[in-house]
Amino acid sequence: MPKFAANLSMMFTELDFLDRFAAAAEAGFKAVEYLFPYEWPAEQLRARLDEHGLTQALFNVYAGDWDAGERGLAALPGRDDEFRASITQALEYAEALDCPKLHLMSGRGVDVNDSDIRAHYVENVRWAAEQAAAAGRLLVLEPLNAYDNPGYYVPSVARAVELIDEIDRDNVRLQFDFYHAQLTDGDITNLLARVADRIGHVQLASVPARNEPDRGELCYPFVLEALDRTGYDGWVGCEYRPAAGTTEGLGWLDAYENWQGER
Ligand SMILES: O=C(O)C(=O)[C@@H](O)CO
Ligand SMILES: [Mg+2]
Repeated sequence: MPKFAANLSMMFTELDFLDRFAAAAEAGFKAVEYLFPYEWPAEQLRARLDEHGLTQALFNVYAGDWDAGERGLAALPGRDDEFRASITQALEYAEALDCPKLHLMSGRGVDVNDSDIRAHYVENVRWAAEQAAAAGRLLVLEPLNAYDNPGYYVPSVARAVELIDEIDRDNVRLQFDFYHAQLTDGDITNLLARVADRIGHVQLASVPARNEPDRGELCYPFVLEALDRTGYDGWVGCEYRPAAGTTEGLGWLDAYENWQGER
């Protein structure tokens, strides 16, 4: 049975960010993930983790001006200084938070078929991978669906795997978010089996509404059993928008355990 991490960028948003750690622990989570730590000193975040006995499962490398729609720098021409500084910054936070994995976003709005863009992206990710390897960290690359993120440079699992193969670094792996993967590639359990050996991190949400995983077009008890069969034993990030309150929506966890128990 998977180990679930609370995604504090989407869950417990009824509370101020720093108060979400306590709420996640109170709800029984042992790990958290979220988009970006950089607004807060690393020591302050470390203190919240320690105070509540939480593990930091993942966070993202700085991804440009998020509110202006930027979603990463790695594939963008002319942003190399910023890109390299973002890797240094992320690795410093990873050390302080004892976080093993970083989500490295590629960017949007560049031509996915341009060979120069591709060579530059591959070179940037290889550079970042070297820095991350020296610090003992894993980089994960996540395909994002085009409904939410039109023009994203990594728009499908198939494309992510192709790029990961070309990058060819042991510490660069796939972030398999079931929500995106169902929208981009579909055929979800066959897809999962095909790419299992590339996976570095997993996330979930219902499809298509991105709510609790007890609704929508994916049957998660079945899907997570398939995940177990792959041998993945890392955290599964609950990256969903609660439909009507985070705590009120957590019943799916008990129901999931019972569903397993009754089989
Ligand atoms: O949106 C997602 O899915 C994520 O995992 C974020 O890190 C990036 O948008
Ligand atoms: Mg995700």
